[in-house]
Amino acid sequence: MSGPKVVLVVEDDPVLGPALVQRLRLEGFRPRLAATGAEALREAAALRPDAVVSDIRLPDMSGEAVYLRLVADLGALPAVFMTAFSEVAQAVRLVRAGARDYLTKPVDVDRLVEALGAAMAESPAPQRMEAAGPSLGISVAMREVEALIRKAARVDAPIVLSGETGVGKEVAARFLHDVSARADEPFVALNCAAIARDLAESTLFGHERGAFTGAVSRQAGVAERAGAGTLLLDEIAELSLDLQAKLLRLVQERRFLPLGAAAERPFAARLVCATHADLAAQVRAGRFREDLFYRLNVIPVEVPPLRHRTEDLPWLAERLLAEAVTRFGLGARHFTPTALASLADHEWPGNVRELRNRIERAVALTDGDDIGPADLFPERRLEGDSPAGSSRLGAAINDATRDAIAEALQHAGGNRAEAARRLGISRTTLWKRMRELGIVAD
Ligand SMILES: Nc1ncnc2c1ncn2[C@@H]1O[C@H](COP(=O)(O)OP(=O)(O)OP(=O)(O)O)[C@@H](O)[C@H]1O
Repeated sequence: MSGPKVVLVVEDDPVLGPALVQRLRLEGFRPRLAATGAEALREAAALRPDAVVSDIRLPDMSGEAVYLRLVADLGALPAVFMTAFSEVAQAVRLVRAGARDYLTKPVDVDRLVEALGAAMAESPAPQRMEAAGPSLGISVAMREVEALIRKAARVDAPIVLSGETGVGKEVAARFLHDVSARADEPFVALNCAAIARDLAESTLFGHERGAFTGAVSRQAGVAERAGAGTLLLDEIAELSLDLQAKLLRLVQERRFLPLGAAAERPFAARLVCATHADLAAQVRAGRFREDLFYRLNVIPVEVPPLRHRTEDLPWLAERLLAEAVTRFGLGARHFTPTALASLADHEWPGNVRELRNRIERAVALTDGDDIGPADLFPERRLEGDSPAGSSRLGAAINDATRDAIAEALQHAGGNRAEAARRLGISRTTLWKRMRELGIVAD
């Protein structure tokens, strides 16, 4: 590729933005300035920049949200962030998500040019043919799931997605469909737990006119409606033993018989099953056919619960916030840094579905533009305590904690393991508390 490299500069400061553009032009780049997150996303879609230099705090959304969206759309992109001292925690998360570097403000422009050059030398060009950005999550666990699904998408073998309710099994199945050669064909999902028992067979395989009382016309089942696309059977463990036998035939022979039909029909779709149950245990208990289990479970994929991949929380939260704001047709909303930090303190029994619900509720009910921890976790407010009272108490506790941590770190010469020992807490707890309180060490 020839010609100057395109650098998208995302900065709303009316002095710094144009100054950076001027300097980058002198350095031989082709810079383009965007003053808001929305403008940056628009420019990026049209320009497909080679690198990004971005402020973390933008008027309409965080630089973090912009970057994660860019990575999702364009693939890995060399990026350097400029951040105020208090936002270093966010910047560190970004570096973990693939950004190259961050500089604290006031920005030394020489260092910025140097960091940008290094970032671009390390990752010469974003991968444009295939968006390589993460789709399911940025945690190591979800990147592995994603890589496994991409591989599985290349072959037609049956796949079983397992995981707790709301972890994103259906989202993973759709992703498999979208990256497979069947992407232009239908994607059909059926929740086996939600169909009435006496309609289950016809819902799956369809029926001919007059097949049973009330069958006034021919009806295609999901096996037919999925065509040459992907059929997701969710909650597969809920299927009756009788239907399991018929499903086995569909998997083995790739044929099925609609109710009342004289001849079988070919099954052309790819079958994906999902379950929150332990299928092997269901087999042992005699509730799931062993032969079907082995036929289906060719590629098992376990989607981990959200509490085991807390790195995904801010990434998912920003995505879900952007979606909710668009869906509700509202103006920009931002999470406060404490709101993002507070996500890791929850167990998420309802997984991503619960995160989505909490964010949607917060977006709908919060008056201002900022979403704080109490908007996400209204139940955490002390009962009977006025919000002002509880926040004063909270602030006092936070101040005392901040002082104790600072003192311990100072005595330990900045060594976190030693500081944690002095405080009588684990290193993980210390790290979590430092992140929540915005304490920056080193
Ligand atoms: N990676 C993701 N990105 C965005 N949204 C997600 C992601 N994963 C899950 N969700 C959202 O979380 C909710 C639950 O996801 P999904 O229905 O795929 O979970 P599930 O594991 O199939 O749940 P169940 O076991 O109840 O069928 C949905 O609203 C979905 O859009």
